[in-house]
Amino acid sequence: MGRKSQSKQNQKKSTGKENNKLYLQKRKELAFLVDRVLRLTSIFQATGNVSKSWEHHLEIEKLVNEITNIEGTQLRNTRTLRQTHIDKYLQWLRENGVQFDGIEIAEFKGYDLGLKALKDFTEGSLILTIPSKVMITEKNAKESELSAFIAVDPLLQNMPNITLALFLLLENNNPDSFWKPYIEVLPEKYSTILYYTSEELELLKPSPVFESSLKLYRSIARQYAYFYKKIHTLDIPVLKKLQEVFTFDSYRWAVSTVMTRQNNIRLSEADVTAFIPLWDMCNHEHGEIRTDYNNELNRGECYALRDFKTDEQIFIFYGARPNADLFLHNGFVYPNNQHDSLSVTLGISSGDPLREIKMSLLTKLGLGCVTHYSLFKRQNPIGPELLAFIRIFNMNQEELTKWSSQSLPSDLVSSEPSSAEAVGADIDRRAHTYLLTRCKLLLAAYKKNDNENRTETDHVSNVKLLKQCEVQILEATVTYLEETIRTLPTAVKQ
Ligand SMILES: C[S@@+](CC[C@H](N)C(=O)[O-])C[C@H]1O[C@@H](n2cnc3c(N)ncnc32)[C@H](O)[C@@H]1O
Repeated sequence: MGRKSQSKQNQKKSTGKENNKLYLQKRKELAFLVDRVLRLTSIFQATGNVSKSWEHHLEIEKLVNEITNIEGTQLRNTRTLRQTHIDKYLQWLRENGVQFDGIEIAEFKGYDLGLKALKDFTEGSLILTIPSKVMITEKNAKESELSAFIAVDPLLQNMPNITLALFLLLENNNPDSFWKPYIEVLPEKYSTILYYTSEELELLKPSPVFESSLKLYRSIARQYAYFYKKIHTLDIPVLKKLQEVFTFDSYRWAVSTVMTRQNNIRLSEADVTAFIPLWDMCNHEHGEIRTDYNNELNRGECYALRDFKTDEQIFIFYGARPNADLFLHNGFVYPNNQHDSLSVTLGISSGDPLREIKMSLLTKLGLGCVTHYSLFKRQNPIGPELLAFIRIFNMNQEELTKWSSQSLPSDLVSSEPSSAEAVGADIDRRAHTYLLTRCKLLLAAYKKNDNENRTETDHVSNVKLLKQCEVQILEATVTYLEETIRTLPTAVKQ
């Protein structure tokens, strides 16, 4: 061996040593940060102190930023532009028996990709059929090398969506994956709150989705830390593979893929969480669920929810979900959402001298543990539970005693004229006036926190849209309450 090549080898050895030292150093720093995330999130779980949730979030986010700085953005660098893979994807779908005549994948402003009609479809006609073999299901995950980890991990045993996320990470890194053409057309990143900065999240105030977002972020940061620890300490072969790909960035990508694209299908008598290729390219619009799983033919079937003309985008209906859910779990807001509602936090204060009797009456109606009530986007925004709460909340001792003597005071949950008469205009006036004041206070809080002057990024416009929808519900509720109070019969002293 010549002197040159020996010195080259020595150089290689010392670079190898350096790299190893760097790697161990990185691992040590990450292990420290991961422990801190676990500790911080468990303190919060134990105290559940909502008033401190924002400070907690900022601390968690700071740790997560330190973690991602060390880990780097591995995943994004390895994923290429999804559009470049569409042709190969369509070929793979055809080869595996997916039927989608007269349909192509296209870009639509505000939706990213979607399905485009290349011919007219009439309402009820079959648009897509997707054989089960192209789907990625929790069953595939359980039958894969991940099974050894699932067998010892209680979280994976109970949460199929997380199992699917880890399985997706493995398949994303598997060059021979059967689903490679599908995975290559998945988005590189998502509009879920896991991609929001804290400045963007803060814009959600005073929406109830602000707290839900912090909770979701906290829970994903905790899951990341939990799995990081397991992946680096347990001796299971598949975890060696996960060590190479598991970072906060890749985990939020996998979790967001699951959140925005998962479907539940009924496979041999059991509900199974799954990715359904092509079906999951459909964007949402209002309508009816016209998608189903055909157990005889072992395939998913998607029927047109209305007529679609040539060149139009083909939509499906994701289900009756309020915008808060769509925002949090799907990363978008649907302005004309007929199933929208706004959650308001209401409860009997611990200082209320009538708390005990009010709570026992609420418990009789099954509302003892309810802390959030919905205002609905419809002509009468007040549901039976909220109606009962505001009535009970505003009763005096005498009224509470009277209503508590009934075994099931069902009139309290009803706005039918006979029930309203039984409850009496006096109680209803106080109840509706109380709610009116609450709604006006909430509206004032939205005005104070309006984000008019913020630079319009996709995240900011989603937040603005969500809050606009919430304000509309509140304004409609105020109008409804004012009208209800105005038309209540004049109170008769009993
Ligand atoms: C199942 S995927 C649909 C395909 C997706 N557009 C894509 O490019 O892969 C669901 C995602 O599509 C987007 N989306 C679906 N319906 C939408 C709508 N009505 N408005 C805006 N975005 C929508 C959201 O980003 C959502 O997370």
